Amino acid sequence: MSKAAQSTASPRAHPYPTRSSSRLSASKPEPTAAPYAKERAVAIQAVIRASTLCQGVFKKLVSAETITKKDKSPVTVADFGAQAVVNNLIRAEFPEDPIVGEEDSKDLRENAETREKVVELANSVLDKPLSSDEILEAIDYGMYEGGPKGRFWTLDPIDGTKGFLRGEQFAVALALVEDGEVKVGVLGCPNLPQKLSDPEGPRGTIFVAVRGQGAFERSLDSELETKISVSPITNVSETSFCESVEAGHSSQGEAAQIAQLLGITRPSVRMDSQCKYGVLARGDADIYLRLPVSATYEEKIWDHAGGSIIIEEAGGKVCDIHGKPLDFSIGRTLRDNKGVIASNGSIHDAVMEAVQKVLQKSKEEKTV
Ligand SMILES: Nc1ncnc2c1ncn2[C@@H]1O[C@H](COP(=O)(O)O)[C@@H](OP(=O)(O)O)[C@H]1O
Ligand SMILES: [Mg+2]
Repeated sequence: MSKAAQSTASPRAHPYPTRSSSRLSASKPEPTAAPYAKERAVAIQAVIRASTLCQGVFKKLVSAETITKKDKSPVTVADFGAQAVVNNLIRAEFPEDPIVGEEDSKDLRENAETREKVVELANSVLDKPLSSDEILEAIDYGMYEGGPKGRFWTLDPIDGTKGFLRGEQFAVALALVEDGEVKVGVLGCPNLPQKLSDPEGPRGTIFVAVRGQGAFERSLDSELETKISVSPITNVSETSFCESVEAGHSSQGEAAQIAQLLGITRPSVRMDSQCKYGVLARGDADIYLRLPVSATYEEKIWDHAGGSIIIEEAGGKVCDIHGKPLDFSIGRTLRDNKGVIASNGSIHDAVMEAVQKVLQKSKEEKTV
C-alpha cells in the first residue's frame, strides 16, 4: 500500500446545504447553491437507500448457511429492488430525466415469487409504498438508450454481482451524464472498509463527485464528508495497482507483465466492482488496470460513469487502453473504447507506455 494509503484527509464540511434527515424532498436548492447541488443531494439519498436495501440482503446472504454460492436469487432480488428504488426517487425529483439502468423487468414479470420479494424489499426503504405494477414500471424506467444530447442518469443497482455473492465487494453506482459528459457520480460501497489498512474496522462508504467541485467520501449514516484525493506518489515502482477479481473481466496475466515492466513489487489489490475507483480516488491504490480479455466485449456506461468522475475529481486520470477518453455519449456501451486504465495522474504516462508495450507483445504473440 502506498504512503498515501495511510494518510487521511481531515474531515471538512462540504459546500452544499445538508439535510437534517435522510427524507427526500422536492424542495428547490438554495439560490446560492453550487451547480448540481440538488442532483448531488438526491443522488446521495437514492444511493443510500439502495445501499441500505442491498446491505440487508448481503448480510443475510453472508450469514445464511442455507444459501449456496450457486443460488443467485439474493443478488437478483437486491438488484431489481435497488433499481426500482433509485429510479423511483430520481424520477420523482427529476421527471424530465431518463435513466439508463442495467436491469429490465422482463424476468421479474415471469416470476411471481421473486417479484413479491422485490416489492417487499423496495418498499422497506421507500417512504411511500409502491404496488407491484409500479415497481415493475420503475425498473423499466431504466431502458433509455443514452446518447450525445441532453441529460440522463445511468445506474448499476449492484455492480460486482459476483463479489456480492462471494460476500466481498459490490457497489451501487449512479451518475448524471449531460451532453455526453459525466457531471455527477455517486458510488455506494456498503461492504468497503472505511480504511483499507484496517479491514476489521467500520465498513460502508459513499464516494461523491460533481464536475469541477472535487471528490468526497462519507459513511452511509453520517453527513460529514471528507475531501479525498489520489495518492501523490511519483515513483511508479512503489505503487500498487488494482484489478478485477474475475479473470474473465480483465487480463490478470497482462496486468502482471505491466507491473513487472514498471518494477512494481506490491501484490495487486483484487477487488470487484467500482469500489476500485473509490479506493484509487482516496489514495489507497495508485493504478487501476482493466485489460480486455474478449476482443468483442463492450464496456457498459453504468460500470464506469460514476467511478470515472470520482477519480478525475480526486485529481487522477482515466482513459482506455489506447489513451482515449471514455466516451459516454454513444449509447448504453463504451463501444468506441477498449478497457480502462486509471491512475493518480502523475504516473499515467509511464503506465500507458508499459500498457502499450505489453499489449503490443500479446498481439504479436497471438498472430504468430
Ligand atoms: N468480459 C467482460 N469484460 C469486462 N467486463 C465484463 C465482462 N463481462 C461482464 N463484465 C462486467 O464487469 C462488471 C464487474 O466488474 P468487476 O470485474 O470490476 O467487478 C460486471 O458488472 P455487474 O456485476 O454489474 O454485472 C459486468 O458488467
Ligand atoms: Mg456492473
